[in-house]
Amino acid sequence: MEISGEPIRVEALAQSGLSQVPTQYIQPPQNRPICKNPPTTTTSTSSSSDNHSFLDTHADVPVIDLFGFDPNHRDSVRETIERACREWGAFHVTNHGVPVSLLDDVRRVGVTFFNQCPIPDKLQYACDSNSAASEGYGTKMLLSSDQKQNAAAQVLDWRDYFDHHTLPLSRRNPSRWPHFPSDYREVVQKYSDEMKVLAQKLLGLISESLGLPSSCIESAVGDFYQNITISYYPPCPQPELTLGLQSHSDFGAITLLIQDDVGGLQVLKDDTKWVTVTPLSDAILVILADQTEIITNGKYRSTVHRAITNSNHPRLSVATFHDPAKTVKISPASELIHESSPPKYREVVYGDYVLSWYTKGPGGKRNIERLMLDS
Ligand SMILES: O=C(O)CCC(=O)C(=O)O
Ligand SMILES: [Fe+2]
Repeated sequence: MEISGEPIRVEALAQSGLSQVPTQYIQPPQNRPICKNPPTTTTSTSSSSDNHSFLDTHADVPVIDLFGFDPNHRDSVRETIERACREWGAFHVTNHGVPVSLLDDVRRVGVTFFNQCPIPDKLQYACDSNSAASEGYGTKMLLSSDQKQNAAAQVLDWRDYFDHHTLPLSRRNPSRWPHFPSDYREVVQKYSDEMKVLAQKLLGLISESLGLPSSCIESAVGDFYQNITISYYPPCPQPELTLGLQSHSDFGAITLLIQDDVGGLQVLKDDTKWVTVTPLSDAILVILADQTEIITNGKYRSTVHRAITNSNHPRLSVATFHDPAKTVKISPASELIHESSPPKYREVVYGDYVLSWYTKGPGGKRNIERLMLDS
């Protein structure tokens, strides 16, 4: 759906007052948000597709108090992290050392830009819709011919976003980011720096929780390539048919996410249950991504997640992705490989992994599944 080469932003559709979403936004039945409780006889499936999954309204991701990384609490925090990584691959952290006022500032500048800047003004920052992960204001990227063969990938997300290239500093050019509100660029830069430090500390704890040296995962990833994506989900007239963001795992190493109080993020637990993440304004959600799964040789798995929509309130989230450079080769950490624990994943050049993700489309975890040696 395009006007003169520029894809229509979801916000423009929402503002047009339509009562039914255009067909391109309608998910196939098996991918639609689930409003039902568990079936009485649950047949567990090892498949990560959305089939056979149900909504678990009682569960929620763990909340872990980091005690400001106080060394006196390190042993117990490490144990809690180990369990959260093993059982969930996603967890909230509090007392993380990032000022809560900065989390509020990022939400404020994001919501101000999306709510108060007219679409034509936003379009001055339009990303290149022909190139994957280009910086700027966008909506779902154009599909490659390969992706078009994948039915789920043909469906558009009910989402607009602004993607910022923030690290390494050579990629950071705040003049390409919104000039409104006036402190937008300053806030996003500060936030980027704080997220980098937090990601490093968390990868240290996660490495230790597997008995690895603190630096293990971070050195395998190398200098972070960090992107910050502010996602904006306008109210949707038919939330039962659509997804704000389709089911996927993030392809980098670790994602740090904050959201507003509307809610809509769901994580897939044990390949079968969708669990809605309760928004916590002072917490940061940690999401393990695919490269961490490879480096830990599958001891910790990346988490499949998605965003649902609602008909009343626009929703905002801010995801900060920490990825390897495209040239970095990722493979299971040698410390975790023994005769009784052979490598479960093929080595991959990170750039090739990303290319395949963008070519084939997300689709749950099918990208990482292609690297598994026993699949
Ligand atoms: O909006 C959300 O809560 C999820 C965003 C997300 O998963 C992503 O940008 O990769
Ligand atoms: Fe994600």
